[in-house]
Amino acid sequence: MTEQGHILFLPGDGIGPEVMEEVKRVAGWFGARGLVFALDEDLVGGAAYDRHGVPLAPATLEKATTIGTVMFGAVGGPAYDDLPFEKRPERGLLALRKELGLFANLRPALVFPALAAASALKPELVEGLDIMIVRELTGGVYFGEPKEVTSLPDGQERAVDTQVYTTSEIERIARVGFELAQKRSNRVASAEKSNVMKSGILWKKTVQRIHDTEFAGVELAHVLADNCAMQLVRQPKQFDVIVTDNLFGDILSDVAAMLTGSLGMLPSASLGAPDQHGRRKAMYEPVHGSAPDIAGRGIANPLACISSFSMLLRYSFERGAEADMLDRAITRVLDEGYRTADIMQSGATRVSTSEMGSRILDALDRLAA
Ligand SMILES: NC(=O)C1=CN([C@@H]2O[C@H](COP(=O)(O)OP(=O)(O)OC[C@H]3O[C@@H](n4cnc5c(N)ncnc54)[C@H](O)[C@@H]3O)[C@@H](O)[C@H]2O)C=CC1
Ligand SMILES: CC(C)CC(=O)C(=O)O
Ligand SMILES: [Mg+2]
Repeated sequence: MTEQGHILFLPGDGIGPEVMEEVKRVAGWFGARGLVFALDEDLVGGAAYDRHGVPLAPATLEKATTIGTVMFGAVGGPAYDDLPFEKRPERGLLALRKELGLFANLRPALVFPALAAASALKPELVEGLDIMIVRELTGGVYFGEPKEVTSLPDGQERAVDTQVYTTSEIERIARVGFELAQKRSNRVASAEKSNVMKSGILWKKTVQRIHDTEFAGVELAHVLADNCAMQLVRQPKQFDVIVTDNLFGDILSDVAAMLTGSLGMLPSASLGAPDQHGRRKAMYEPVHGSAPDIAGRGIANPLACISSFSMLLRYSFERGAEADMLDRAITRVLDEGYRTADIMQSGATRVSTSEMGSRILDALDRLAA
């Protein structure tokens, strides 16, 4: 059977491998029906450190670069918290993002009708919510130099992280936001801190210029990032696309996650720039981390990771029909009342990670019949 593409699975640590197992079953389901991918797998994060002494082995990075499409689980955990900074599992993830040039992180926050009551907010505030957070992913304070801790003569330590953005980094992420808004409801909110940060002033000015010169038909609002966090909780449906930097995007997307009911529901796609053939490197990962507090118990919600696979089908392989089908399977399973512990509601049926995977496969069977 002809392979339609090649995917590298990097399950990582904690609940990463648990939720990825369910994605592999979904990939197998599509494979049995003709959508066959060549599949590779490797270690990343703490698992890679245990084997190789580094969170991302050079051979793994090479594989990710050559294959170009990565399904990532999650990394990190208390066992690795005291490692030297560069050996920490999270550095493996950051290196992948940087080395693959994945500057655009799309984090949709969608409230499924069946889960409106599982949100931390009142159902009427979140019913029908559909936000797309567009987070800049390879610049800003997570990567800026200097990034160091030095010792001061008085015995104190001094830690420095550098928030830095260039015009072109802001321009390209702004374009991603505006282009997405044109396919949605034509509204962009750009979040920064132009009241206190130089990088915020450049961000606001650049986004405004890209708007005025290339996307004048899109409605643009500038919002201070702290106010944006507050507005997301106060009146989330005022937003459609939110474009923001690396740090603010990290925080705002965790806030948005709770609007949807659980961090276990939020997928993401991290995309690079298209090459001359229009192909872009990409990595798909749930927004959540390795959840050490529940790891190993088989209770993690695999839906964020499964939804990330749906984004992979859509964005890397132009398989919109199959992605739609998978999204419908998720909606159906939730409508039928199946819930992992994090989204459990009274009257619903509580299921484990693998049972949730089985329910998704069953819904796919019924949708395909
Ligand atoms: N992309 C990644 O690999 C990320 C890794 N991390 C790392 O993960 C470790 C834990 O970080 P935390 O701050 O605790 O964030 P976390 O996202 O791992 O967990 C936060 C809370 O959400 C719950 N949760 C997360 N995903 C869930 C799921 N699929 N189903 C059910 N409940 C879920 C957890 O049980 C926990 O109570 C740290 O080492 C951190 O650096 C954190 C965020 C992203
Ligand atoms: C490097 C990650 C652990 C940062 C993060 O929380 C995220 O990207 O969501
Ligand atoms: Mg985060």
